[in-house]
Amino acid sequence: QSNLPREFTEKYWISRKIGSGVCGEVKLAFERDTCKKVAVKTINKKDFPSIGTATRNAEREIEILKKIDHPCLIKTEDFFQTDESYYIVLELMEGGELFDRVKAKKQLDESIAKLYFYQMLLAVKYLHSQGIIHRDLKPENVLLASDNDICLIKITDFNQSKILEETSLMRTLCGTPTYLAPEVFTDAVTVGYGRAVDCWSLGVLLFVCLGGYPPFHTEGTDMSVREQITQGCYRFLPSKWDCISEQAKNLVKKLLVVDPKKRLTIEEALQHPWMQDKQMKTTAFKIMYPGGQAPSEGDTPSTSRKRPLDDQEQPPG
Ligand SMILES: N=C(N)N/N=C1\CCCc2cc(NC(=O)c3cc4cccc([N+](=O)[O-])c4[nH]3)ccc21
Repeated sequence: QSNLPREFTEKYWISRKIGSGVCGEVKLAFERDTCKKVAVKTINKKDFPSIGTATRNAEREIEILKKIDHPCLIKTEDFFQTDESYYIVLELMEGGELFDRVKAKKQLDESIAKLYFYQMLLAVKYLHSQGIIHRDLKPENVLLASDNDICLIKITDFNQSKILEETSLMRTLCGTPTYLAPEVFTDAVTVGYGRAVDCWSLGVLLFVCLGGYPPFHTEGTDMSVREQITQGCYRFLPSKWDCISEQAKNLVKKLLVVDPKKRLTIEEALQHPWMQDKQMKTTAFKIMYPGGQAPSEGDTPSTSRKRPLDDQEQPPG
């Protein structure tokens, strides 16, 4: 702690380690003036992919952390940095990582998994509406606000995330294609499915929450994990999945689709029968907007490519 910035230690009293993230650690801290409990995530600058991009990557992530504003996305309260590290002050998420909760419970009750998954869908829908792709959605990056089963979840760690910007291809396709080669058009059809990677990861996350084990793994098969993924080869082990509804399995199946064009979008997942659960949504909105200040349904534009919502159809909440 010796090298902590002075203005940081003047404002906060650092206590014990509460999470041991792969890159850096999370500590409990108290804001001296208010005695408010906070979490402090230390990110070692040397942990970023390569020195050259390190600071740019870190600055991009910090730009994202400052810009995002959704009840199910981590909120940062303060920033400090030294030559070697960033210190990010965050709201405390006393339930810890979803990874540890699933491990402790073996499998989540279907109703709890649905409540958490609904919040994840809304959080990722918001990210996509801001042109941000997370690209590293996993149980370690989903935090729980408390030890209760019914609780708010927040997605974190935007280290791998990507901000969608206007591309030269977009500008090219707007111009007159007099001299444009055919492959520019044929290659262009796959562009814009970057968001679909988050839908796949959400499918894996849902599988792990419901089944208690990952769909693509090393033991019990001679296929590499890479082959299992590229062939979409996974099993619903009867011992784990017999007690789970067909609708839940159906949603997993429609997210773990190898072809990104055929994979469910966030909007379509929100429309899936398993998500049409008024009681769950009421509970979700109560924990997401405790003051009751829920935004109107239509405030986040739909981001899926397949079918633009016709005007009378409201995007799902
Ligand atoms: N790697 C990167 N470039 N960006 N990562 C980031 C971006 C900054 C926010 C961020 C926060 C976390 N994690 C927590 O906050 C957290 C974990 C945890 C475990 C137990 C209890 C509590 N708690 O009681 O609070 C916990 N809070 C992990 C990664 C990142």
